[in-house]
Amino acid sequence: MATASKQYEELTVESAVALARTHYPFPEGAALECDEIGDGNLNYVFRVADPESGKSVILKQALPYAKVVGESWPLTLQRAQIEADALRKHGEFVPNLVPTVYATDAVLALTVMEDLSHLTIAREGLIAGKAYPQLSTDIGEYLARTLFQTSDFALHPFEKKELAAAFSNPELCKITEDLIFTDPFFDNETNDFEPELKEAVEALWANKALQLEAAKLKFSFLTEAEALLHGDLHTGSIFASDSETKVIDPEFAYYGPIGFDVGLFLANLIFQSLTRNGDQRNVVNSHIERTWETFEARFTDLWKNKGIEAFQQTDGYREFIIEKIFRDALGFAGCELIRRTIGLAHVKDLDGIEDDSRRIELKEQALHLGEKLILQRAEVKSIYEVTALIGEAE
Ligand SMILES: Nc1ncnc2c1ncn2[C@@H]1O[C@H](COP(=O)(O)OP(=O)(O)O)[C@@H](O)[C@H]1O
Ligand SMILES: CSC[C@H]1O[C@H](OP(=O)(O)O)[C@H](O)[C@@H]1O
Repeated sequence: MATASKQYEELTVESAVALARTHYPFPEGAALECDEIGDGNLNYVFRVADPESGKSVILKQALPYAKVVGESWPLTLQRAQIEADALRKHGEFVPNLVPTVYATDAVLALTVMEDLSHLTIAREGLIAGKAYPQLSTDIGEYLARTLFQTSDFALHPFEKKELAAAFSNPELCKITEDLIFTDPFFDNETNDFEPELKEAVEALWANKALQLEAAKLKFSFLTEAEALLHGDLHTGSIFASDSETKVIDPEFAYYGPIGFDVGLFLANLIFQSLTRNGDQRNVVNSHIERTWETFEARFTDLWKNKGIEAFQQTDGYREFIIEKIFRDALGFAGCELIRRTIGLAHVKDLDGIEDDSRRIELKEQALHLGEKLILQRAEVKSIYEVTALIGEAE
């Protein structure tokens, strides 16, 4: 007699509670409460809590399509496993900066993980004016440790290539290849922008030099398997408080160019910086500068103390690599600034500005800054020149 095999089904509040009891040690008979709290573009997120004991857990489930678009955009369920595996792999190097994964279920495309609801999503907090004093030091550490430790500078080439194969993530990479590196540079139907931006956008589409540099950056993303990236490191993928930082949502993880994670984070800080003035802007600009300073210092330290590369001591090699990462990061930051302004997926930092003329003005600044970072990435010599460029964007 054939036994019925388990099949994928979308979770409901009821089935989430039942699964939470199986995968998490709630007190027996606890009266569990459950809400779907997902606000991202792709997945369901259920929070299951026992008010009496104060215990709680998160169940994240991938849908067989992109939630933001609907069933017309099918998407692999495999991304749930990639995300859980990336959280665990990165957790080996920065256990304090990622949530603990308690369990996974490949058939249900489910990850059961630590509830971080005592923290706030950094994008929301920054928009509300929070300073998050630890944010850039923690993310600089996260970037250096996760990226160095999964690269050829730290791993035996067999282990690195095994990991690169395990984290092959073609469908999610294709989204990035389209939405970050292609569609915003052409008159594509996925783009989404206010009519007031038409002139600026048409100028961008007509800029041949920009297209060539975007093509080069896309080629880097397609071909340079340098380290296990988070793959979508924006401020909406970071939980924070004054003393704690946790990076979530690495479902776009794959082996790619190190500068991509660095650049995406910097770009999302740049959006926030553009919305602020005076001392408030300086708070964010200090985060931009400290992210790079911390990344560079920790990467250097790891290079010297954990590096296995035969050319590790060769004069100028470390400087060459760090300079490449910096240059790539600026280019990728430029692409993120452009795509989050006129592409399919926007950021609340700008879209949330109700005053139309102010919003359009800041979006134009974001576009110009994005173009500058892409075109001038070889000439910009330090992170302080980047923060200076933000001031010049006005
Ligand atoms: N570990 C967690 N603890 C608490 N809330 C979470 C956790 N993971 C996700 N969330 C909530 O769910 C939202 C969407 O999660 P996210 O992983 O970004 O989903 P998506 O992949 O759809 O973008 C987050 O903005 C956050 O509010
Ligand atoms: C159709 S996916 C669009 C966009 O959404 C992802 O972000 P998130 O899951 O964090 O909301 C990613 O940035 C994709 O480019």
